[in-house]
Order: sequence, then C-alpha cells, then structure tokens
Amino acid sequence: MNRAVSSLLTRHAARLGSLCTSSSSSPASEAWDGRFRLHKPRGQHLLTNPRILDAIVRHAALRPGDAVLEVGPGTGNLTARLLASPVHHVTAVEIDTRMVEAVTARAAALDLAQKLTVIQGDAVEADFPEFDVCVANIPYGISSPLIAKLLFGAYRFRTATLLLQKEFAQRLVAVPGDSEYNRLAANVRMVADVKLLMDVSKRDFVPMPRVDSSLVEIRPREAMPDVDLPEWLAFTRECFGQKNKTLGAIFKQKRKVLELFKRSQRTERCAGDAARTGIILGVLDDGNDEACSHEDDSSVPVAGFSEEEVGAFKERIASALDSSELAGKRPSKMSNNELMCLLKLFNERGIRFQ
Ligand SMILES: C[S@@+](CC[C@H](N)C(=O)[O-])C[C@H]1O[C@@H](n2cnc3c(N)ncnc32)[C@H](O)[C@@H]1O
Repeated sequence: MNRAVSSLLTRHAARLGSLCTSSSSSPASEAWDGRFRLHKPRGQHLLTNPRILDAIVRHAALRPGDAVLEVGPGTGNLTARLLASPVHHVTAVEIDTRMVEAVTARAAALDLAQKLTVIQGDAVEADFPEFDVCVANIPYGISSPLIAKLLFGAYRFRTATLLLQKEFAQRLVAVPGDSEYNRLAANVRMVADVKLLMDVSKRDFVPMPRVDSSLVEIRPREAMPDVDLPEWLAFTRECFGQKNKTLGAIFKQKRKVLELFKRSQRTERCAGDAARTGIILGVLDDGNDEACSHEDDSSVPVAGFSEEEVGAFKERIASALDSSELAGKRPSKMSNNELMCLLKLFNERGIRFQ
C-alpha cells in the first residue's frame, strides 16, 4: 500500500493543500481548523504549541542525511518541522486515512513531498523501513508495544525522541529504589539508556487531553547484554509481579514453584521471530505490576512427576537463591546486574522462566 497510497494521496494534495495554505508555507501552521472530527480513542490530540514542537526537533539532534521515522504524524505539525530540517527523508506511519491525506497535503504545500513517505497502517503491526532516529508524538495507547517493537524488533537506530504520557514517562525513567520502579523500566534499561528531556502541559494540545506529557529520549546501547532476552523478560515478569516482596518469599510460593517446574520440563521454547512477536505484543510492561495474577494451580498434580521430583526442584530454587545471597532483596530495589546474576544461577540449575 505504502507507495501506491502515497502517490495517490499526493495527487489529492493540491486540492487539500488549499486547506492549509494560508500559513502552511512555513512549518508554523499548527492551528487546528476543525476540518474533521478528531477521535480521542485514537489518541488524536494535536500538539499545537510551536515552541514545544520546535523544542522536540531541537532535542532530537537530527543530522543531515538522517532517515527519520515518525509514528502518528496527524495533520503534520511535527512532520512539517522534520521535513524542513536537513534530514534526508521522513517516513510517517499513520492509522487514520484522513490524517494520511492531511499530512501528505501539508508536505506538498511546503514543496517537501519528495522527502516524505506515508505508510497508512497500525504502527504496532506495520514493518518500518530502516531509520536513524524516531521522533514522534505518539498515541499514548500504544506506548508500551511501540517501545517494545523499537527496542526488541531488530531495528538499529541512534535515538527515539518520544512524547509520552507523563506518568508512563516517569515509570520508564525510574531507577531501582524509586517507588515507580517497575518491570518496564528494568526491561528497557537492559537494552537502552533513557532520559527525561522536558515536561509538556496538556494545554499545548487540541483537543486538550486529561493528562500532561513528557518528552523522553531512548538511546539503544551500543552493545547488547549477553542475556537470552525472552528468558529475561519472562523472569522479570515473575519478579516484578510482586516487586515489593523479597525474592525468597516470591520463589517459595507453592504455586510459583509448580508453575516453574512445569515450564522447566518443556523442551521447546519460543525462539527468534516468535519470541520477538511475543515481546512486541506486550510482555514488556504489565502496567500494574502488583496486579499480575496467575491461576492458583497449587493443588493440581504435575502429571508424570513425583512429589520427590518437585521437592528436588524446590531445592534447586533455594540453592540458586542461597548462592546469589539475594533472597532477602526486593525486585523493586535491585539493579539489572543483580537480577541477571540470579537468572544465570537459576538457569544453571535447569530452572527456566520462558
Ligand atoms: C497524539 S496524535 C499526534 C499527532 C501529531 N503528531 C501532532 O503532534 O500533532 C497521534 C496520532 O497517531 C495516530 N494513531 C493512532 N493510533 C495509531 C496507530 N496504532 N498507528 C499509527 N498511528 C496511530 C492518530 O490518528 C493521530 O494522528
């Protein structure tokens, strides 16, 4: 669809361009003219403060020749600035065909259509082309799967500068010991550095959302950690499901022991693309960590295995915890190095989380 729709829409651009011409010869034409209804469930809150839009582009530190990925361009308030910068190309992924038309028209009116490719589709599912930087005011509903896709979806890029819901941004940049420290932060920190760049008021959007926003930079690490990522992600799910309990208490629960025992007997595991798809479909973040629930299967016997075998498995768990000297620690206060060390001890004893 991508190129075909792009060229079809460029043909509509002249007609639609007239809707944006009065001030669209400069990037500062962000006022919303109400030409169609904005859908809040799709996160259609347009950023209309030119000062903030300029600041986002400044923070993105774009370089000449960069290929830029934008998710959710809307009517093109940010896109216009990206196109006017010395970058080589901008690819924008937008789900709403009305927005696709609007941003295409905007680029044509600026005489910058040749620098823009618009992909119409869901950014969580669409294939992204190669890009150097991602700059976007995204729909907040896809924050977690989109960040998972960027970081674990085999893309190589310099930075992602994303406007996110303020509370989500605070969870993302939290460090061990912070009350907000959580699985999302631990997982993202495993593969990237994250920093808060600035806060943005809800009053800078049309229509005004209920929440404030924050701009965040995500910078993937040069060297990826030596860890089996699907296994790590499954491990952090167990740990952060009850992040304020001690590890000793978490891994003593009969229900947990039986669940891990069953998983550890499995011979086939998710690998490669299947694991990636699992990651992207939402295992990065559980939202409310404490709400992570499991079926209580403590009374269900493990078919084909004796009580003794389960007992021996329990001892392997205890031995890993003893060796790590981390049994008394709480996941919410632990560094990734400590957690990785414990995971290694579990795996060495045949205890698997995936
Ligand atoms: C918060 S608005 C941002 C618009 C524009 N970037 C701005 O700053 O004014 C989010 C945009 O993402 C689009 N969108 C929503 N869900 C999407 C998805 N799953 N994939 C791609 N775009 C999506 C919406 O249609 C909307 O245009």
